[in-house]
Amino acid sequence: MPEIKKIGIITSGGDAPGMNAAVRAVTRTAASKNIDVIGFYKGYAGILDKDYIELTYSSVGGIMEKGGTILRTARVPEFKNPEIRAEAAKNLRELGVDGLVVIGGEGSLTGAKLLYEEFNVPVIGIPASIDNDIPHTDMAIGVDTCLNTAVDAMQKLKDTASSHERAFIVEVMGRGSGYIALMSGLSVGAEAVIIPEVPVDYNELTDRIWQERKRGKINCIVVVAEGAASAYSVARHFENKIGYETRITILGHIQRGGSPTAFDRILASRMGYSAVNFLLEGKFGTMVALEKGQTVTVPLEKVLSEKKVLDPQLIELVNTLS
Ligand SMILES: Nc1ncnc2c1ncn2[C@@H]1O[C@H](COP(=O)(O)OP(=O)(O)OP(=O)(O)O)[C@@H](O)[C@H]1O
Ligand SMILES: O=P(O)(O)OC[C@H]1O[C@](O)(CO)[C@@H](O)[C@@H]1O
Ligand SMILES: [Mg+2]
Repeated sequence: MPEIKKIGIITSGGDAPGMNAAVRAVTRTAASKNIDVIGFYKGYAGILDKDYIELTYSSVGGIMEKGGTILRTARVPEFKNPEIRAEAAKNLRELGVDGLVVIGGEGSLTGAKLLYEEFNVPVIGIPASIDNDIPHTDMAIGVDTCLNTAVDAMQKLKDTASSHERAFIVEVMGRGSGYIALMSGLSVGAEAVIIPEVPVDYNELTDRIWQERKRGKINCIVVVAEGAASAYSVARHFENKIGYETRITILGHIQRGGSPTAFDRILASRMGYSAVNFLLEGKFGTMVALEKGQTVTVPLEKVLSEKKVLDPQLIELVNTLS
């Protein structure tokens, strides 16, 4: 078993509610084993700039319920350059970091995988991205909170939609994945969900909404994932064709903020705790995943060689119920 004396943590990519709970769990688990912990600021930028803070059992008190990330985060495009990654690996060695926990989405985990493969940095990843686009884990940290935020907003839009007999086109996040759109649409009983994974037939869709309107329906919620189309372009297809006056709402970055739900706090705590234990078992170059209710490790190589596919049964379910 490798001896680990100092663990470094970063939060990287888009922030996700629950990242703080993961930072707390890693720190406290490490502290319980007399391992020092440092948190680098702003993802990979903090490693490159040696900009970090020492984290202790007590310094991470009271952060679990906070949205965002106390370590802050960043997108650092230059990390795609191997010479820059070499600098990061050198800095980590100089600082005596013998275990690096990377908390972030699939982009951040790609950076972690390369640090491990190219420079033997002992990394472990924790999946955290509201997009839920990371393969081999049932859930990523932040997804549940994001969905609850989106559903809360849509439920309010449904109220005003009914009062005014209007249609709302609600654009949600998801650059490459329709997960947020599909699951929030399912949760509010949306009339349609437009996602990058499934081509949309606007003639069929507008006709269906028009028929429902004629039968007496008084509201219509259409959820669109940003990666599929913009709400404005969807609205252009709807103009004068669905029997409703239409309004557009882009939920935007409120989906990334807020105090994490109990689910995200628990998931982040479990994953943070497991990350330290897996590092101590020498399971470097892996990601902590939630599989059938258990935290397990999956090699980053395997995680990142695939694209997460939306469950076709869920798509069928939404189509059936809408
Ligand atoms: N191919 C890559 N090689 C090396 N580093 C990468 C690569 N892709 C991303 N990264 C690093 O990870 C950072 C975050 O990636 P990205 O912006 O894709 O977000 P993410 O981690 O996928 O999170 P989210 O999608 O939730 O916003 C990048 O800014 C970069 O520093
Ligand atoms: O505005 P930013 O921080 O670049 O992030 C936007 C992107 O990040 C994500 O929210 C994931 O965190 C994507 O769904 C979205 O496209
Ligand atoms: Mg991503």
